[in-house]
Amino acid sequence: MPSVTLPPFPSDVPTHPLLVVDYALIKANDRTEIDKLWKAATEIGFWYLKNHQVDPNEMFDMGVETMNMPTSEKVKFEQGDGGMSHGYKAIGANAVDDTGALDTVEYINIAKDDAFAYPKVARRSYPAATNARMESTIAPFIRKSTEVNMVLIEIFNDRLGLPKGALAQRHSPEELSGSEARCTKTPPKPQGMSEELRAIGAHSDFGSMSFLHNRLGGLQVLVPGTEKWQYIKVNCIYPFEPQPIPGHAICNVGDAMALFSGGILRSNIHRVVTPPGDQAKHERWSLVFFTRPGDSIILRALVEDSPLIAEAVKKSEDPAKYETGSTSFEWFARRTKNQRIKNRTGPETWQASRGTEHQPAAS
Ligand SMILES: O=C(O)CCC(=O)C(=O)O
Ligand SMILES: [Fe+2]
Repeated sequence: MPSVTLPPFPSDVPTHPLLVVDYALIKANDRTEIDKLWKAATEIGFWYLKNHQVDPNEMFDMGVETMNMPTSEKVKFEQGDGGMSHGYKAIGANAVDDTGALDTVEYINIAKDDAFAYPKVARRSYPAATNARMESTIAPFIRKSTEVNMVLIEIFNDRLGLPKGALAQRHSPEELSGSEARCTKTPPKPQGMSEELRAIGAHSDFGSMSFLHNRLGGLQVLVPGTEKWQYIKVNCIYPFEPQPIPGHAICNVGDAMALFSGGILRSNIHRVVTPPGDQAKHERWSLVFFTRPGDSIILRALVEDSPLIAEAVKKSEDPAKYETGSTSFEWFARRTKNQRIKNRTGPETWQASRGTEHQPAAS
């Protein structure tokens, strides 16, 4: 990574506080910590995670090496417009809203299944700089991140009153899934531009659990019960402390867990905008690992398996939304495909990309 000192998150910009969950205590089955995780996952669906032992630095290096390849090379590995997420996404390939405004980021999505199958291809092939890190960097990162996400998913399984392994079986390592690592580069804000840019449009995450490492601000959440977008604080000392607050990653719940749980777990709407203050002058890098259900798993509330979930669906204003009739693969392909600008016919295309987002009026 270029060795520059990044400015801190400005102290005068309002932020939305998140609970800090200690992964080591979660693993030790600490009741108070599990209660804290549950509160975070059901109220805002986002939290900081510390003591997770996942070092993102080499993955950021992989991202830089991949993005430094010539565009002519990178586009050979583009996601395409058919609904596949794995691969390279060029700047401006996605809409950020229903007017068709373009996104400003490029990213590389590497399927867990490809990382584990390498040098065989499970889903698709990748640029040479990505391949060069597949075994040394990407597979170990995905293995560790999967472990963390699955520990959290198991905790939710128990708290939801589901039979042991009900959620684990929907995330089986034996089945292909949409699980993937994503490294995103956002260029600095162009000089002289005053307005805030939307780098990634408002969305809820498509899968089960997202595990995010950030170096600059820019991530915002739509605070439940308000129409207000607020930054999540990211405060790092570059290059030694790549986490939002030193050592802290950000975790959030995605649509699949919101659906399985009948809305008990919250898949909160979020977006990425220009980093605040002086941070806007710098390139922004972020790294996420998304755990998603197996391709064939139907996304629906597990009402037969848990009285708690059955009760939540019964009380919901719109119980039908918990029967999507869609497999994880279909849900994911629909959302990915309808964000692609080439598929846009009008505002309806953006609407067709939507998931379980709360407060859709604010999208
Ligand atoms: O870059 C970030 O901070 C968040 C990215 C994100 O929300 C996503 O890729 O789904
Ligand atoms: Fe996201």
